[in-house]
Amino acid sequence: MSKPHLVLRDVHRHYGQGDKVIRVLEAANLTVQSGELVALVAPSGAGKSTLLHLSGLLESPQGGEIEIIGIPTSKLGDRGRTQLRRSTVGYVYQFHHLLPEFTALENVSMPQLIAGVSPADADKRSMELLDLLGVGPRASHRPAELSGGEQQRIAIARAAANHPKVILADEPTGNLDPETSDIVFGALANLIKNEGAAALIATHNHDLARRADRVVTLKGGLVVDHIL
Ligand SMILES: Nc1ncnc2c1ncn2[C@@H]1O[C@H](COP(=O)(O)OP(=O)(O)OP(=O)(O)O)[C@@H](O)[C@H]1O
Repeated sequence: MSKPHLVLRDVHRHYGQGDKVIRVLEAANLTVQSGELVALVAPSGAGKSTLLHLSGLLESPQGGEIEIIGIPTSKLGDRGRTQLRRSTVGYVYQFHHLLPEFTALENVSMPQLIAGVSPADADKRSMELLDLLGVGPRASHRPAELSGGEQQRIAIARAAANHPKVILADEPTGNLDPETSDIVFGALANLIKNEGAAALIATHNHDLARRADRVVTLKGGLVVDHIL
């Protein structure tokens, strides 16, 4: 059986010191398999962004282990973490952060070119992703010429460009109306299945969360299964 793409084992994360300490995660455990979409639903301040940042190696826990594609990360230095993050993790934010002066296609090709992919191969991969996400006909448009839902689907394509094993999304539809949210979430779910990535998606939208393979929440510093 293939190894899970993302594993958090007894992860601790707190902020501050002394009587001002905020214990966000205490012995948190989570496993996300290849092709599995896990929705993370929890109240504001519960630690959703913290969990995503830790999973994406943007922050380090004070205790526990985070494994990406079976590689333990607690003993990696900054360089090793950055390399592993760049080669295995794709991040989608609430706001797309697309580069305004570049077309949709160029925005998706950019991370591939930085990773050393040839321009022809990068454009081919970008077009495949844009088609998969239903925005192929918008490839030559700049972000300002696209709707919010289209911009977000381009951002998802960009996050998936370098074949990430783990896709992390922090409120990816938080800025969109319900109908557009539905389209964007569906496109993201389709992409995750197609690419066989492991996905952890924080969302306040329970209707969307129900479409995930599994829903989890944060309680008392633990990750627990959640029935909506
Ligand atoms: N760098 C930091 N320094 C101190 N406290 C922090 C830091 N980052 C997060 N926190 C605190 O940790 C807790 C969890 O924050 P986090 O942003 O992970 O929550 P969240 O569930 O994503 O919230 P929201 O839904 O509002 O974005 C909060 O109480 C927050 O104030």
